Amino acid sequence: MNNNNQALVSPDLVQALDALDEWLVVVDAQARIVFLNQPYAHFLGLKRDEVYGQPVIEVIENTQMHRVVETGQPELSRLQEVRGRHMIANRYPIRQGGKVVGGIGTVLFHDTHEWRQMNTQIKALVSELDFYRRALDKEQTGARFHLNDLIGRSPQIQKVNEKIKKVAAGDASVLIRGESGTGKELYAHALHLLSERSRGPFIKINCAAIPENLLEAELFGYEEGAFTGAKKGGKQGKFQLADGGTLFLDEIGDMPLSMQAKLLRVLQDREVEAVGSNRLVKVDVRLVTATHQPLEKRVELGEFREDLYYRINVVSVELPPLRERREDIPALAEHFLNRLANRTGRRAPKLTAQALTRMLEYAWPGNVREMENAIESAFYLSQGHKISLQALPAALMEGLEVPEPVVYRGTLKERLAAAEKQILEEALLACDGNRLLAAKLLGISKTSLYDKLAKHLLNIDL
Ligand SMILES: Nc1ncnc2c1ncn2[C@@H]1O[C@H](COP(=O)(O)OP(=O)(O)OP(=O)(O)O)[C@@H](O)[C@H]1O
Repeated sequence: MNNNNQALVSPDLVQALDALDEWLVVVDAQARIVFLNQPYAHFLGLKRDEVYGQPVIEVIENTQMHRVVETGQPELSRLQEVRGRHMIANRYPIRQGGKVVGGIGTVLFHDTHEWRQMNTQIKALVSELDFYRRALDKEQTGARFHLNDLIGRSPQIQKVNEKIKKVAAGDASVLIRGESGTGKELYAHALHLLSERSRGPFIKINCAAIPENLLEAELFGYEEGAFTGAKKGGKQGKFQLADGGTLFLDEIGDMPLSMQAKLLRVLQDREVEAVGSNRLVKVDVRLVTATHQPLEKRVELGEFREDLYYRINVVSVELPPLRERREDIPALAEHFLNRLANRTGRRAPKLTAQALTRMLEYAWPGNVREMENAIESAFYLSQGHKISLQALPAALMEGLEVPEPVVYRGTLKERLAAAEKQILEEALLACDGNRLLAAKLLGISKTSLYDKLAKHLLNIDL
């Protein structure tokens, strides 16, 4: 398609398209803007002449026009957020002789008042959806991550994967160890999904997040009236919920000693007694635990029961910190960027070589979780297709001198003149101010040298 909007849209047609209530954008085969109607330019706060020829992705937030041109597939009634407003967009490819030569996108809205009302409703719906999504994530009881979903092919991770595959079958208790953020919970999911219990429930509880006085009721459940504030009808404990499946006790190293004794009894007898009840109920649960604590040390200090330590640690899987498997960093970064791109509808940006180098050098004390957060903040701070070193969080910059972004000062003519002046000065210095010699050195005539000296107001007499 012709890149010149004058040829594409005649003045009469421009007038007609500017009169529309709908907002309209047309792009060429390279997804560069060739036409924007006036109402859309006004909403975007742009002078349309200034954006013609620019990639649409750099001009319109969350646009998908580039995808339509790439895939040749129309996108209808898509929600698009621009400048804080939710709008409905239709996007179509433009074909010539079967070939996609561009795309046309429209944004639909009604009168401003109606639109505002609709926008408020959509905003409320989106935030409600977000609320339930988060609540569901928190309450999520099933296992969601398979071994194949876990990123990392370093030799250290391959070893972990092999071990997980080996121990998954059978009922041995598995203790997953590793620094915070190394992926212990993800591996617990994967272990469950590989086990014979994969069709059963996967129940998780974080022992560090629950106050000591509530932990027992959470683990073993309670009867109605067991304590003030107890729910009518009582509540099942995580052990009962995990019956036939896997119970994942996260941060087991933080479990108080009194609870450790109760847990040990349940593991030995394979039956639980709800708080306020005197009935023992049989449970068939496979136990997977995780901790970042040095458990042996805690046993020595008398803070963790030795008998419980042996019972949970039948098989131990050690997850290496990220700094010991740096070769996984590029793949993890790409994975997180693609996921963010999918969620937001933006094209996934790439890390610049400098940013990636820094990520490869950094120690990542918070491991994969810290990296995930770093990528997320850099994603939202960057607008184009690249994530630069400067967009990375401050922690990664400590002890690093960040180079100033290159700024071009002056026009080509001015910069050439400055370079010429410097060359003349150097030549004169090298020849002790002898102009004849300097002209020879520079391969120009004496007259030409004099002209140039006059031009640069140089009068060096050494
Ligand atoms: N191999 C991996 N592939 C993809 N994402 C990963 C991987 N490992 C960890 N993550 C991500 O890193 C974050 C931390 O993982 P997870 O919660 O499993 O770590 P953890 O070791 O259990 O942390 P903590 O000890 O703090 O509970 C999660 O958001 C997870 O999605």
